[in-house]
This record gives sequence, C-alpha cells and structure tokens, in this order.
Amino acid sequence: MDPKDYCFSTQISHLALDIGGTLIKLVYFSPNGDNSQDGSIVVGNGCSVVKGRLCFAKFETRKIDDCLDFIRFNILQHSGVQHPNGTTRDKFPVKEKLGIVFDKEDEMHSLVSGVNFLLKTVPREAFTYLDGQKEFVQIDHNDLYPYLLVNIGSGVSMIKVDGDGKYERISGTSLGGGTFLGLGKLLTKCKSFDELLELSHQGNNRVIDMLVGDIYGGTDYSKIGLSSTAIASSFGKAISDGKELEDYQPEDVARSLLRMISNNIGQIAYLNALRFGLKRIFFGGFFIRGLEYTMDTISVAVHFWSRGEAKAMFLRHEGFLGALGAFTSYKDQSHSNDLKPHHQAVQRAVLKCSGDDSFRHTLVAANINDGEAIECSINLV
Ligand SMILES: Nc1ncnc2c1ncn2[C@@H]1O[C@H](COP(=O)(O)OP(=O)(O)O)[C@@H](O)[C@H]1O
Ligand SMILES: CC(C)(COP(=O)(O)O)[C@@H](O)C(=O)NCCC(=O)O
Repeated sequence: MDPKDYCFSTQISHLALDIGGTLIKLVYFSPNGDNSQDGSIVVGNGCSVVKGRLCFAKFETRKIDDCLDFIRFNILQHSGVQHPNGTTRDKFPVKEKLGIVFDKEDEMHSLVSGVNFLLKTVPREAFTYLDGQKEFVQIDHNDLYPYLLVNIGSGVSMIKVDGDGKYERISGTSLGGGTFLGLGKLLTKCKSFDELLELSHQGNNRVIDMLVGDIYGGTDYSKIGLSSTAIASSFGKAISDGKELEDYQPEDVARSLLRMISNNIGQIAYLNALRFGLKRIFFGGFFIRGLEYTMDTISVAVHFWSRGEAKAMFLRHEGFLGALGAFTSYKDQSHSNDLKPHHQAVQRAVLKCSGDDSFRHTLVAANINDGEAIECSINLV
C-alpha cells in the first residue's frame, strides 16, 4: 500500500496498547478540533470535558518497532509527552524506547472490561450472523450477565462473565487464529492473513474434507442427526485420495482450514456454555475480522450443538477488546478521568500522554481503518 493511502491528520491525547501473540492493538483518543484551544471545555470544579473520538490501529507484533515509531513520531513527540518521574509503578517494557511510563493491566480483566464497555455504551455493537443475515442485538443492561466471552486471538480464551470485574476463565484452546495462520502459511505458501482469507473465499472445503455422505453412500445419517453434507472428518479425504499437497488447490486447503478451526471453536464454546448454563456467547478477537464465512460457521456450530438454545454473537470492535478494556479501566494517579461515550457515564480512562496540553495536528502513518471510531468525551478532573 502506498504510504499516502494510510496517512492522515489527527490529534492524540490518550492511548492504550494490547501487545498480543500476533498483533499489537492500539486504541487512542483524538480530541475534536472544535474543542477550546487546549482541547478541553471547563465545566466547573476544575473539571474539564474533552470531546473527541476513540480511534483504532493494529500492527504486527513482529514489527513492534513500527508501532513504537508510530507512537513516538506521530503521536507523542508532536503532542508533548508526560515523562516518567521516578515512579515505582509497574513499567511497560517499551518504556525505554518511548521515554514514557505505561501501566500494565491484566489481560483477562481488560478483555472483560472492553466487552462490558462496548455492550453498555456503544449502540449496535453486538450482532448475530446466521444464514447470511446480520442482525443487531438490543442489549438490556439489566439482563446482560452471565455470558460467555470467547476471545479468538492467537489462541482462544473462554471466560464466564458475571458482572463488572466479575469473571472466571473457564476454558481455552490452543487451536486458534495463530493455528489457522501458521498452518495456512505452511500448507498454502501464502504470506499474510489477508492472502489466506482471500484464498479461503475462493475455495471448496468438500474437496479435502470427508463428508458424512462420503462415508454413507451419499445419504444422510438421519438417525443420529447428521446430514450428508456435514463434515465427518476435516481434511479426511487426504487420507486416501492418493494426492500430494501440491495436487490440492491452496484455495481448498485454506477453506478447509478455516472451517475446521471455526467449527472446533464453536463446538468447544457451546460445550462450555452448556457446562455453566450460559445462553449467550460473545465471540471476539482478530481472527473473526467480520468475515461472513467464519461467523456463519461458528454460528451454525453453536446453533447445531445447542439445538437452537444458545446464540453466537459478534462485536463490531471484536479485535480491540483488550486494548479498549485497558483504556477504560486505567486509573491515572494524577487525574481522575471519566470516559463518556455518547455522554453516558462509564468507567475510568487512561494514560494521559499529552504533557503540555497543546494538541497539534500531525501526520501519522499506520493501518488505521481497522475499527470504526467511537464518538465520546473524556472528563478530566
Ligand atoms: N492482519 C493480520 N495479520 C495477522 N493476523 C491476523 C490479521 N488479521 C487477523 N488476524 C488473525 O487474528 C489473530 C490474532 O488475533 P488477536 O486478537 O490480535 O490475537 P493476539 O492478541 O494473540 O495477537 C491471528 O492469529 C490471525 O488469525
Ligand atoms: C495464552 C493466551 C491467553 C494469550 O492470548 P492471545 O495473545 O492468544 O490473545 C491465549 O493464547 C490462550 O488462552 N491460549 C489457549 C491456552 C489453553 O487454554 O490451552
């Protein structure tokens, strides 16, 4: 991509980072240009409100220097940095490179905070996806808990959420997004996740997957509820096809792989929901990427195994749950901050990285169109 295609002018005042096994997620607050000169409106009692937007960007973890350069040259340097002042708090490992102090937040806690924040404050955040139909779900704040959160990152974590800050990691699987991408790279020689997805769009999993019909002479096994088109064994046809890897189309391999991983996660998620009697399952993590085929496969798995009892739901800001949670739950020691998306009171914010309070428009370069920006305001007390 030409750098000019992803350069834009912005102002950054607060940020949170989630450094994952595959991707680094960055959430930052960008004040609106129509705030007063110092970026805030004073509302009394020394409290000021800054209106703006939460913005989202992601970087590959192996290219962490790109992320640090992005922050250093395009955010902090231009807006002024709050340098460390000898504090003994937990320090973020990239502190030396950026010259600022980050506080660490617990990953699971951040994931849960991120989802609760989204579900309680951002309209049309959650949706179902079945048979090609996307339907937004109206969330009743009084009837939100309990739910199961399934975060599909490099690996998969399953967390039972019972309230704000009330949660338990009940299960997980190492067969996650990293498995899809890692195996996909080995089997298809593709170079990136996007390339692998593109391949999977064009493929046909039936070429490699062994279907129920392949075993039972083309018929359903209706006695045990299996249609002839259900997958009996992922990649099973490769056992006896007499083919080498090169004889298969990479598209078909990618399709089978995506189906296998999504199906397996959907099934394990359902089993855990069953274990604890949970009816709602929210799926997050960057593996999903809003991809219809992935969401459909997961939804069908949950629907099939639960006989329609449990529901798979997805989130518009699926990939940024941990970073959002860190952003909303950070308690600044020098400021009491409130993040107020759409002017509703919610939780606390963030790391303040603007030292001189003079926000400037700067040119930034990153893949920034990764998540829809959220209009909000921050209270600085
Ligand atoms: N642009 C991308 N580059 C690499 N992996 C991606 C990309 N987009 C989506 N993914 C998928 O998302 C997974 C990482 O999800 P994420 O929630 O960021 O987890 P982690 O925190 O472990 O990095 C990858 O393993 C891959 O399956
Ligand atoms: C270790 C992790 C929490 C890290 O999170 P991630 O970077 O994958 O989002 C996750 O990869 C995981 O839950 N793996 C599965 C481990 C298991 O339960 O077997």
